[in-house]
Amino acid sequence: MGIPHATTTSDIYNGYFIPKGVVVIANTWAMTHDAQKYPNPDEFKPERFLHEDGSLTSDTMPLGFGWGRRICVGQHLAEAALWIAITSFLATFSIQKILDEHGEEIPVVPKFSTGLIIHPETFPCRIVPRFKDASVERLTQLTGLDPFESVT
Ligand code: HEM
Repeated sequence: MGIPHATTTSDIYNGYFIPKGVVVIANTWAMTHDAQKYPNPDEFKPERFLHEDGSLTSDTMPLGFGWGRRICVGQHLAEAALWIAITSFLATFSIQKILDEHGEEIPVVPKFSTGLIIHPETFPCRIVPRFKDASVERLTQLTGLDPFESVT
């Protein structure tokens, strides 16, 4: 859900009267689970946000950062930092299912926490290096980026 805000004046929105001084919470969950816009919304399908050529669609509105005057001022830093962290990790490691005693993969049953901010529950997995000498040095060599170099 969004961060709670209070109204400073009364307003009418979509025919609903919203009095002054009440708490308003944006229902981010409902927006991101709108099945008309996102068929099978619980399915992990990052390609929903990609054109066929792999470029991003314009529908990547960052709902998690709020809206309007109080929108998160750190969103670009946060997105860039997450991009660097996640792509570096995935370039180096592959996240795989754990194996049973016969070497068969055990399926992951996705579960989520509840509350104002929800996140996936922890689940067992294997983090496997993608190549033998997976290291910061090797990653630097592969990407041409030095993770310890300051970004200007
Ligand atoms: C993934 C990481 C982040 C998420 C999901 C996030 C999310 C949010 C949300 C939901 C709000 C409230 C918006 C509202 O009131 O409607 C907020 C506000 C804020 N965020 Fe972030 N944030 C993140 C990272 C950051 C970072 C890295 C910084 C600073 C470098 C930052 C600085 C702030 C500040 C200063 C506000 C208050 C803005 C204001 O009230 O005017 N955030 N953030």
